Amino acid sequence: MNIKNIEIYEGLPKVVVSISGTSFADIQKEIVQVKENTDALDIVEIRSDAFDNMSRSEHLSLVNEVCKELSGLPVIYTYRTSHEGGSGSKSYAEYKDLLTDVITKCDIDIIDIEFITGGNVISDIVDCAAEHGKTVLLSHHNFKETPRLEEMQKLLYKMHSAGGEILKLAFAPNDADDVVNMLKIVKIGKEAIGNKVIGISMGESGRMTRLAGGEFGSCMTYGYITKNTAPGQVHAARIKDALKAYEN
Ligand SMILES: O=C1C[C@@](O)(C(=O)O)C[C@@H](O)[C@@H]1O
Repeated sequence: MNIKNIEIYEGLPKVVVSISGTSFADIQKEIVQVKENTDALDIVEIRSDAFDNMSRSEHLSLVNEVCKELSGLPVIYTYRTSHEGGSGSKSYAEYKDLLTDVITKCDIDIIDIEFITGGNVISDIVDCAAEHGKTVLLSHHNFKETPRLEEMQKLLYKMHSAGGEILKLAFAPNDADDVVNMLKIVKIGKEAIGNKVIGISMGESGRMTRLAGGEFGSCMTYGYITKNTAPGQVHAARIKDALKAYEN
């Protein structure tokens, strides 16, 4: 899948950095940082839960401003709810309303939809994204623990059947086995459905999934330029550097 000249499923995993400022001024600064560090990243994620207190029209125009300023880069739109480690507090109905508004009115490329938290509204959002040519990234996070391997496998297949083009699992590991299982589930996913999976073990002990996950089939890895949006993230330039070891 090619988005803005980036082959998402081929070669090294693509480095995603988040824009997570809470104000227009903060986000302007982040845009400058992204522009100055384009060698260290491939994709930008807008973490819109950070500016949840803006009006809808300010929200949509800020998203479009980022898309315009960074028009050469694929843009993922993410509204991360408090159920999955973010600061968003919208109800299911409000979540659906926001995401469908963004899909229909903004120039984003990929929409991150929370598979579990989205509940029964996700199929409507998935259909809306398909209608408007946006790529669906279904995600699920747990900041406390990593489910058993069989559970993760079932979850991944359900996410795939629900219309996820890219599937992301981000779980906190409690021991080294959890990290190994995360790499295993990425490999299982790759064998079953291709390089469409992103597997992240959050926290310091899971860092290797961010650096070496591509060897097992992770198609993207999340890092930071200005400030991290999850535990265990590594600076994007350091990720790019580490990935050189896997270049053919
Ligand atoms: O889902 C993810 C992954 C992430 O939680 C991480 O662990 O790097 C960071 C988030 O910004 C992003 O939406």
